[in-house]
Amino acid sequence: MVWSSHRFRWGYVCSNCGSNRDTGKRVFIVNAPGGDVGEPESSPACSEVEYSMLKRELHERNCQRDDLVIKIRDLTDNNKKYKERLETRETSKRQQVVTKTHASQLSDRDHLIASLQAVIEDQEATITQLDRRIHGNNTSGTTNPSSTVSTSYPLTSASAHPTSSFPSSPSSSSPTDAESSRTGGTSRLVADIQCLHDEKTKLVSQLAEAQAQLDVCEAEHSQKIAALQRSLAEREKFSSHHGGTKKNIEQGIHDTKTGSCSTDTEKQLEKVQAENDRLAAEVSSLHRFYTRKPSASYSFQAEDFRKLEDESEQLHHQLQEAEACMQQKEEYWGEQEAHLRAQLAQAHNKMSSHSNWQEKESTLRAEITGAHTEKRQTAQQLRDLQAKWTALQAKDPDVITKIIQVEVESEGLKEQVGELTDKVLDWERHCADRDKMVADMQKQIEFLNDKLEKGAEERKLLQECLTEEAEKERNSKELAVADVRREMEKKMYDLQVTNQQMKLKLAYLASSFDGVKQAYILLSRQARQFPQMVAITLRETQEKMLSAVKDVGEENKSLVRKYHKEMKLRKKYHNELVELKGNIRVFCRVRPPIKEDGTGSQADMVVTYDPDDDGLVYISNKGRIQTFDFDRVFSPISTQCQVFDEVSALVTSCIDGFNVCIFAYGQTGSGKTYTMEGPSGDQGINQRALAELFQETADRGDDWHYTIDVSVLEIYNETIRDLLSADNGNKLDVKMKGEGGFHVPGLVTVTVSSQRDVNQVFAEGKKNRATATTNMNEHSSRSHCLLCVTVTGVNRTTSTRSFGRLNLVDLAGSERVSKSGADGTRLKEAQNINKSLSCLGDVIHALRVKQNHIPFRNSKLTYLLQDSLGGDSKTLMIVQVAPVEKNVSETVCSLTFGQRVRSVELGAASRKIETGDFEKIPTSPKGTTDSPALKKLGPSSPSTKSPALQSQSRFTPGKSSPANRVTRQTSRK
Ligand SMILES: Nc1ncnc2c1ncn2[C@@H]1O[C@H](COP(=O)(O)OP(=O)(O)OP(=O)(O)O)[C@@H](O)[C@H]1O
Repeated sequence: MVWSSHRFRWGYVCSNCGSNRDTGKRVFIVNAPGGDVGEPESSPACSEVEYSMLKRELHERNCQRDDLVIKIRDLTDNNKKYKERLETRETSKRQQVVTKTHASQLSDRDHLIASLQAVIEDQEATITQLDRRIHGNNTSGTTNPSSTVSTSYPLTSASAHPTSSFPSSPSSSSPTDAESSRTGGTSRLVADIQCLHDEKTKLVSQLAEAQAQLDVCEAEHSQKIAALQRSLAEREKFSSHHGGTKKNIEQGIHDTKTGSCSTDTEKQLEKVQAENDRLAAEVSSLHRFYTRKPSASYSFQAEDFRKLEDESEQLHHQLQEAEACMQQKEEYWGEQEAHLRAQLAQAHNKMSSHSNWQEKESTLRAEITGAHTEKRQTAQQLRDLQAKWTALQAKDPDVITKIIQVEVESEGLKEQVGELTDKVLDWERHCADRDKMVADMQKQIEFLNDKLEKGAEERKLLQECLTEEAEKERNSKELAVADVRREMEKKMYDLQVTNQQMKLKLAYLASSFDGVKQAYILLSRQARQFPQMVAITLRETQEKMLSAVKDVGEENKSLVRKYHKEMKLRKKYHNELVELKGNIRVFCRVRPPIKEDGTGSQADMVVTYDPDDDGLVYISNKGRIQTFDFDRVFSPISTQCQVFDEVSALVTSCIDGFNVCIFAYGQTGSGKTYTMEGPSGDQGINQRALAELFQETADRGDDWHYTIDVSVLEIYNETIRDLLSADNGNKLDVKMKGEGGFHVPGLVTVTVSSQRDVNQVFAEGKKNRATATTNMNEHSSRSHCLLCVTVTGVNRTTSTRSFGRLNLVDLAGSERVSKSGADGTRLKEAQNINKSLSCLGDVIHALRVKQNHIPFRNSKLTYLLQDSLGGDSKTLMIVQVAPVEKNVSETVCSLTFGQRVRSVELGAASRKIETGDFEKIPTSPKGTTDSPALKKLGPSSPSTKSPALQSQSRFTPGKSSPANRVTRQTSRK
């Protein structure tokens, strides 16, 4: 029997009856060779029945298997869903943990803000009390401070103990000590304000510490979250099949951090942080406000306190707003927590449904086992049938023949049986495959079950871990809360202590305030009286000052009077001393600026004077002030008259028989000629001296008969020229007389008796000088001009004779050759001038240092002036200077030379008096001379005077001794 002719196909059959209907279940269908589905067309009845039964069973089992496969698939899906829910649950758990962390942070912040608020409220209360007390005291004004002030008070808020001693109230001091009490009260007030500042600083530092603690808590939370993440990652590695778990957990954590809820939380935290920062800023501004320098004024302090109160009010409002905001956030988080709890409950439900599924699975497993059993039974039945068939063949071989016949007859049936056999074999193979598949499925189910168990264990572990973490978290939170509570309690205690101190301070401040107020009232009263006092004091002071100024003015005037008197006295004594010593007196005359001085910086004035001392002159030389001291200094405003007043006594002394020499020294253009001769309308010393001599001799005419003779000569290029001689080529020389003294042989001497005579003589001299030169001005600058006046007096009673000589010398310009830039004739002139002037300097130097040999003979000038410079004569030098910058160096040279000359001591001058038996001169009417007309004497001859006269008169130019004088009328007269 061959079953190879059976064929199989897949189709859709009814699971209950095996009919080929569209039931939606895919089953294995055995097709008949004819293509119809159903019973075999030709088979033995038993076999066919069995076969159909087997086929039906097979169909049923296929259906069951398919159902099982579908169920397994559903279970797998459910398992996946469960895992996903489990992960979601875990994520929500973590979210809850994070939420709790945030909640704890928020509660910490709340605690912090509450503590801050408490601190600020304490401060506000303190300030309000202070302000109220100050206001109250200000309005009452008469509160006895001793009734409110405690005698014990802490000096410092931070370090001092509340029981430390404090200085007693100023009100306890006696009223006489009001001023010191006020000062002490003010200083204590300042000290108290300083204490307040210190407390504020401390509070700010406490706030900073609390902020630091908060930061530490946040850091710890971050670390814990990171540790949780790490443990989750490890578990993720461990259970790689939960690929989505880690992802979901991380996603959950990420969502917690960055999700909408987390973002809200972060935003809220940021807001709280910002609020906190703002509060810190306000506290610091409050601190700055406190640390501002306190004003001494009470009203200013009260204003500060009011400002502080306003700011505290604002802070209070802001804190309330922050609290309301935090309340809202707490409500929101409560809702979130309830939502998560609901999700957790759902997950629990699903877990219980999962256990139902497990029961179903076990039922299915039992069914599968039953199906296997049935399969084995069916196989057994098949084997039995085959055995029966074999037995049947052995029992009846005809049957076999019949069968063979039948087979032959129905070859188709055989083929069909073969096909069926094949089909059965295929079906068995297929069954084996199915069994194998079922076994695989079972393995897979077992594997999945293992996984489920592992997942459950992991979940349990995770839950335990989470619980542990939450426990730890709760413990740490409780510890932190306990720490913060302890800290807050400590702060509270400190604040209470501070409050107590503040109260004490306030009490003390109140008492201080009374003292300050009393002081203020006193000061106000004094301030009101101050203008009157100031006015009275000012009036008194003005009166005193006026009287003092008046006294000082009077005293000053008397001092000035005394000073001038003293100055006159000093001058007198000085003159006497000078006379005694025989010093050469030196005057200085500064001419006014003239157009030749030019303009610009060169014309700047360099000469200044001392208003109190007419003997000092200052020269500004290259930025340096040089001082020169003279017997008298004439400024540019000094007149010819003033100058002559100073020299008139000297001039008239020649009437008494003294030799007098006045010479002007200075650079060209410094005013020598102006001083000695003067312009026509403002005569100089020469004219005035002769006029004075005429006046004086006339005044003495009753007792004395005087004769005045004059000679005029010049020294030009070391040549003496007689300016009263018509002979210009007549060169004179100085000769020493045998009996001593000097004379100029051939010098014309003219006796003058009136101003008119003098004018004539001077005119002639000028004329002769002008005819000798082409340029009068230049010539005059380069020659020394001498006017020699001899006054001879005879006493009408005693016949005593006096011989006085007055030499008036206008020296040549003293400027240096190098500066003048002269050459040729000019150079020779300049050299000669320089020679004579330097010889004059040498003589002066020799006289100063009192040398034995005085080099008079080195120049005509010094030789001629030997009597005036070397012995018993009165000598005056007038140093002429220009006042401008241009001439400053020459001015300094001239003044230095004058200083040197001033120190020369010639010895006391002596009068030239000659006593003897002379012919008496008849008395003549006053103001007249015995020579009514100008008498020009001839060239002088060696003196024929008596020995006595000769011994006293050494210099005899224009000898006029009556004894040997040859009087003649001038040709011009
Ligand atoms: N005190 C004075 N008041 C007014 N003018 C003055 C005075 N002194 C000098 N002068 C004027 O200064 C100019 C020069 O004076 P002065 O000729 O006398 O100088 P000097 O020294 O004699 O010169 P030189 O050496 O060339 O003779 C003249 O024009 C003169 O008028």
